[in-house]
Parts: sequence; structure tokens; C-alpha cells
Amino acid sequence: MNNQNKIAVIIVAGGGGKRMNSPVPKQFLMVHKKPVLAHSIQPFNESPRVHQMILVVPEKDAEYCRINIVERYQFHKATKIVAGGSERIDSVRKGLEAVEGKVDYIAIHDGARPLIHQEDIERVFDKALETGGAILASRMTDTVKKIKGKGEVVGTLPRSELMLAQTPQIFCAEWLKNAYQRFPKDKEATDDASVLEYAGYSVHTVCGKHVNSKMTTSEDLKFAAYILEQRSGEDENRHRF
Ligand SMILES: Nc1ccn([C@@H]2O[C@H](COP(=O)(O)OP(=O)(O)OP(=O)(O)O)[C@@H](O)[C@H]2O)c(=O)n1
Ligand SMILES: C[C@](O)(CO)[C@H](O)COP(=O)(O)O
Repeated sequence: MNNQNKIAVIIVAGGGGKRMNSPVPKQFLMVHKKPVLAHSIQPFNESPRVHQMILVVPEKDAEYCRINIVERYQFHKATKIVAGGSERIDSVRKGLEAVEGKVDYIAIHDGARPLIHQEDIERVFDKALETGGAILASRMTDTVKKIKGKGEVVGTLPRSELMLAQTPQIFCAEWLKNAYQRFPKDKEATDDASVLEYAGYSVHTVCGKHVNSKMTTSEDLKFAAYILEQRSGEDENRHRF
């Protein structure tokens, strides 16, 4: 692994969290003693390979985030907080504009994925540095159906050929900027790898070793609280024995 490479990380937390149905945006809700967003940022802040971090948040929450997330948890690498756009892809564009100086790789991570584990971050970084672009992903354990209309099954998809895309997603900075410039403004993309795929770049997957669910509903928060609790118990035992 080449430590000379400069990696910038964009944490996208500019969404409204409609599906969570909470008056407080889901990225600021508390889970296992800290806001969701603080859990999502922490392992990147601690990675020696991360050079700078840009946080993208709703415009109205920028000051709240500076005081209650960046200063409160001393995320010294989060040097910029910028206002997000109306869709995730617009928030990523805003984050890209805020990257400072020359960086070699840019990683994007959802602020709504507080379970991201340091080991998986380093594994996906390694793969990207080797290939140019990599995303964390998971395999499916359920049978996957293709449906039509209100849910009538039209077929069964080959699960062994499919993976679920997660974040972080990390790419050579030049590829990422070029792909975003070429991507039509009116086209939809639910992740960054699809923007790279559209531009013809190859993207590799790294199968996560740890659970990394996106917080979408309140059930996800209960699950995250349980996992974080278990992990902190494991850490305590490791230090004790
Ligand atoms: N305009 C947006 C929309 C989403 N995101 C971020 O992209 C990630 C994944 O999006 P999602 O889980 O869909 O979050 P929300 O858009 O907030 O949720 P919902 O769709 O339920 O409103 C989240 O960290 C979210 O904050 C963003 O930065 N800017
Ligand atoms: C980027 C992402 O988390 C990868 O799984 C996902 O596509 C975001 O989708 P959402 O509809 O914005 O939650």
C-alpha cells in the first residue's frame, strides 16, 4: 500500500431522512451514545490514510453540525462543511467542488451508515489503490425476485451474479471528477459507481466483513444500537485480557 497517496473523503449527510419519519434528521439522531453521523465519520477521521474530509449537510444544519459533531467529537480532518443539494448526487457534486488542493483518491460515504468498520474501509481503500475504483458491497442471502406491476413475480434473478452496493465508494480523483462532469444533469444515479460505470470506468467490489446497514427506518436504528453495543463489548474484552 502506497501511503504517499492523498485520500479525501466526502461524507454525504445532506438528506432529509423522510423514511425515518422523525422531526430530527436521521443523521443527527443518537444511537449508542453518539449521533449517527459521528459514528459514520469516526473511523475515517482515525484512518492515517485520510488527508481531508468534507461534510455535506442540509444548509440549515451546517452550524449545528460544526458545533455538535465536528467540535464536540474533535474531528480535526473535517475541515469543510458544505450545504447539500436536493438529491444525493447533487450533494456529492457539492462535496467534490469543496475538495481542496491535489488529492489522488476521493472516497464517498453515506452519513447514514454508522456501522462502517475500520477494517472494511482499509480493504476498500486497498482495492481502489490497486484498480482505480472500488466499492464496499454485500452478497444477498435471500432469493431475489423480479416483479412487475403491483408485485407479481416475473422471474428469479441469479443471486450469485448480484451484489448490494454500499459505501464507502472510492475512486481515482481524476476518474471521479471526469465522470461527474460527463454525467447528464437530468439523469438519476443512486450511487457514485453508477456515474463511473456510465463514463466507462471499471469499478471493483469488496465484500464487507462487517455489517454496514444504511439507516432508513427506526428499525435500522434499533439494529445499529445492538451492533454498536456488541462491538464496544468486544473492544472492552480485548483490552481487558
Ligand atoms: N439530497 C441528499 C439526499 C441524501 N443524501 C445523503 O445520502 C445518503 C443516503 O441517502 P438516504 O439514505 O436516501 O437518505 P435520505 O435522503 O436522507 O433519506 P430519505 O430518502 O428517507 O429521505 C444519506 O447519508 C443522506 O444524508 C444527501 O447527502 N443529500
Ligand atoms: C449510495 C447507496 O447507499 C448505496 O447503496 C444508496 O444507493 C443510496 O440510496 P438512497 O435511495 O439515496 O438511500
